[in-house]
Amino acid sequence: MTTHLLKAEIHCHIEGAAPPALALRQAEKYGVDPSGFMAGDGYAWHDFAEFIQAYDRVAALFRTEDDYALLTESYLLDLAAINTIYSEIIVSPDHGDRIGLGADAYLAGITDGILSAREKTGIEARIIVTGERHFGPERVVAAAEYAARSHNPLVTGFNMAGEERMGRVADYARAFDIARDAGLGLTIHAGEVCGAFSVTDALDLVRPSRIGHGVRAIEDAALVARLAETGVVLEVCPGSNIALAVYPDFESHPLRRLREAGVRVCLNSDDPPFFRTSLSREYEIAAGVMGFGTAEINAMTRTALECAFVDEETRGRLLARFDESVQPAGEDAPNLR
Ligand SMILES: Nc1ncnc2[nH]cnc12
Ligand SMILES: [Zn+2]
Repeated sequence: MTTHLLKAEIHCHIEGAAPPALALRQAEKYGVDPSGFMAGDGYAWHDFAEFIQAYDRVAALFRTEDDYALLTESYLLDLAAINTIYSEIIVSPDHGDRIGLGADAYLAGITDGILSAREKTGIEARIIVTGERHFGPERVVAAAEYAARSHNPLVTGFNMAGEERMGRVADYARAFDIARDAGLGLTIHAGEVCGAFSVTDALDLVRPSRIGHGVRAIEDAALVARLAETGVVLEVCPGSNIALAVYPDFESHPLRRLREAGVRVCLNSDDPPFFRTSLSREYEIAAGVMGFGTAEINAMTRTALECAFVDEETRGRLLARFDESVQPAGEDAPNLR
């Protein structure tokens, strides 16, 4: 049982966290026919390309600052209810622009949601601005420029998500130069749909401290050794990888092999309702199906806090709270404060 463990997550896309019931209400509110991206009580897609399309269509159901505030607050309240103390939310100003809301109002709504969830529960959260690879290099550069000039103290990182098979990392490297120069933390989706070469490109050209997914690095032993040596963290999302058929089942997922090779890893939910998962399910699967013990799971949570895109004072506070909750090995008393 992992219910009582303190948790942290550094890889979840805000629109990807929209529960289907909320998406249906939004569709009704804006007179949108949901049949193209919903089936029964869930989202409908069959492969990665269709998932990305469904994601963009669900994103287009959130059209006001209040829509985004509600979505963000309710996701964070759910996380806090399962003892999550820290969350990084991946947001795409392009999605705000595409529905005519505008990036500023989009970010303002998400910020409001974070602040009110923090007020109610104490959960700490930060925003990672992302460019969407399938919108093309110019839009990704524009997202980086937007993040770089944002004076929002909650915006602390830059990412690139979307269709990994579009172009090569080199086409997008300038966006990361802009974000790096602005002092933002860097992470990039790589080694999810594409193989180990994509992770190597990301390390060489982006020089990130973290990689989104990165699990297909397992296909290249020298790359695994490089990850272990450099301490680059993989934001692993096992439920997403199984739902998207990157691996056929949890038994063949490389999380354990990566960890045993010394790669720093942590657990994340990515787009939970799209993959019929949740952060609590990811923790439960790590324990029950993948066979990780409590100390190993706590070590992954600690890794998420160690590499979080936060100032050192906040990191110290989060780590102190986390460490206090962890019982010495061998004791099985509840470790909730
Ligand atoms: N798993 C994923 N991979 C790439 N882009 C995404 N955007 C939302 N979820 C994603
Ligand atoms: Zn992702």
